[in-house]
Amino acid sequence: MRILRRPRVAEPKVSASEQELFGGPLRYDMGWTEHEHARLELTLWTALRSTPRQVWGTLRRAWRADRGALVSVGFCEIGQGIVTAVNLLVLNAVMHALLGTGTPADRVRTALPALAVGAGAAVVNSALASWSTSRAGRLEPLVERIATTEYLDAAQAVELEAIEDPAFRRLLDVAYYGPTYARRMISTCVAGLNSAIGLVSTAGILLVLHWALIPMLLLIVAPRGWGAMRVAQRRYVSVLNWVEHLRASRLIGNLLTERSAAQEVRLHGVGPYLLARYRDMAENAEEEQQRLANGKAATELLATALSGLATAATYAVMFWLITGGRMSLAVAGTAVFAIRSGSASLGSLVMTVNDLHEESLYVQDHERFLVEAARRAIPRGGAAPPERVDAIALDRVGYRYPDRDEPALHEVSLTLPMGSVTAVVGDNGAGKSTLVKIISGLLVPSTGSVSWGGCPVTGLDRFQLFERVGQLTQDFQRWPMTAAMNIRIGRPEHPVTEGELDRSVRFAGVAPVLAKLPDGLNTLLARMFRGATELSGGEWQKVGLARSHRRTETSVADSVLIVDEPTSALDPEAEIRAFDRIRELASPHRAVVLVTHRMSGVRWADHIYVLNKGRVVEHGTHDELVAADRQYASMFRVQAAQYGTTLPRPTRPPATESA
Ligand SMILES: Nc1ncnc2c1ncn2[C@@H]1O[C@H](COP(=O)(O)OP(=O)(O)OP(=O)(O)O)[C@@H](O)[C@H]1O
Repeated sequence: MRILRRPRVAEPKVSASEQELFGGPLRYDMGWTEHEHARLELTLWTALRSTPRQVWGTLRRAWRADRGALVSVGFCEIGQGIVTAVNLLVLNAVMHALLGTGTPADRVRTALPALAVGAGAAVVNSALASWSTSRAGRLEPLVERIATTEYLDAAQAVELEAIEDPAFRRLLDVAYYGPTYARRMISTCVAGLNSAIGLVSTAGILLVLHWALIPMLLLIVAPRGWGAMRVAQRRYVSVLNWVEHLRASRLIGNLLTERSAAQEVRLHGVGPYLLARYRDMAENAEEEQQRLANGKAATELLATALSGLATAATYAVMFWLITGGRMSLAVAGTAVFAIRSGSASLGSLVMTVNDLHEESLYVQDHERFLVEAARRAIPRGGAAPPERVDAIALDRVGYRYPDRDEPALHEVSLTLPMGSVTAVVGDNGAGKSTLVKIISGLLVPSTGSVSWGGCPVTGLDRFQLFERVGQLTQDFQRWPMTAAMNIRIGRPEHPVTEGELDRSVRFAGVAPVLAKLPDGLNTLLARMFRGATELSGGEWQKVGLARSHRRTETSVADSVLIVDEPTSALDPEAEIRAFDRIRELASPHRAVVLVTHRMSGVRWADHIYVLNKGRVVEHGTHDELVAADRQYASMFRVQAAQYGTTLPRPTRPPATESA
């Protein structure tokens, strides 16, 4: 009875090693895992109900991509179905001729016209099949390209808040597979259409031959259909279980060979330890495989046995009809062929319905994503920010992340005058990064307002505002492209003239880095590619500074440059030079915001704001804040002590709360 039941994914047997290393089975928490069990949930009824909708969706997408190609595919598939019917009629005519009266030569002669039609039908069938393959081959990449472009376009246009929202990220993740599955749905639909038309034309011919053959066809194909679906599900369970173990052992394999783990693997003796765990997991997976293979074999055996019984019953009925004179031998011979081709069509139809069901789930997610992304897109339109502004001002700005109860920023007010450097300091989690995302326009404040030269940003075009913002963060993007492109990408659309990048290179002190690269500016900076080179963290930061220079140099209107921990990987000398460079970037038409834990770089800022738990607790110049002897002075003193610089000891403990 167990094999009659729908297979389910049970909790896999977890080996002692998996338990020890991962605390249980290793499962991904990604968007696509939502559909892992889709095939198992499919019943014949749900498949029948949902298939027309899925086919309709595929047709719509294909129609949008290339209607001519779609019409050709439909024409070819219907044509092939008609050829199948013609073939059966030909077979029937040939049987009648061969089993008729007269000499063998006469009988063959009588069969010749039908055989000629059969040969012609075979030629037509081949031509239709190739034309269908060619047209479907045109549709598939087109549909995939359209869906991928829609996906990427929608993804790059959503608010940063959406990207940081875990629910949206899951949708983004699962919708990534939509275009591939939309492409696959074309070939699945063509295969399904082919099988369905083949089945219908076979049934039509059987009906013409003898009505009793129709229930017989059903009797044979029903267990076949059930068996095909069940075997597919069992195979799927087997793959799912196997994948869980495979994932764990692959992870171990990667850890043992990865560059980042290489030192600990050797020094701490992690290698032999993990290898022993790998062996244990592999043995466990092999046992599991054996068990699943046995289950699959039993289902296949049952399905074939049921179908065999039905076939035997059909032949018995045919024998009874023939001996009773109710069916001719020729009709019986044709029926045997028709039943065989009909059940083959049904088998492949079941497989395609299974595929279609799973594929459509990803495509539906893709469609859901497009709707959700449009809802969360950065709004277009609004006024252009004024060309010249005296300052950028934040007025009692508050911000709370959607999945947090506590706001990350409370009532923050500050002013960033053009031509000045404003430093923002504070402990970890104080809200500095959130604040710079608000200043750059990437996040929209929950309360309060931001204005450029007195114009509230809510009325301004966000994309034009982004044009006026430059950003250099500690984790800035290291693009796997050439060194030149890594600098140019500061303003990618801006044309580069001969020697123009050299200014940025000189400014950021990248020249000695380039001198070591095999192709200078043309060297690909990505270890994983052949002929490419990887830079050290500090060298990358210099490239980042050159990129910021490029961005600011190509900006004419008043702008803001945000630098967040720009020197964390630099040696002390390079750090001093980098801070000098950053100060230089604050031209009369630019405000620089500096976020850093390095107090040596902060002291030269024109104005300093101290954040604590999302609030501004102090602000002023370095000298004013040291004199105030509160949180800033305490932070400065701690770092100064490391370098032997002295500051007067406080006469009372430093206050951290707002005055
Ligand atoms: N994407 C996010 N989603 C939810 N909460 C966040 C997110 N980013 C930051 N937070 C929370 O907001 C608060 C402020 O974080 P923020 O990153 O702005 O601090 P920070 O001062 O830049 O810290 P650090 O010096 O460690 O970089 C923290 O409590 C943090 O956990």
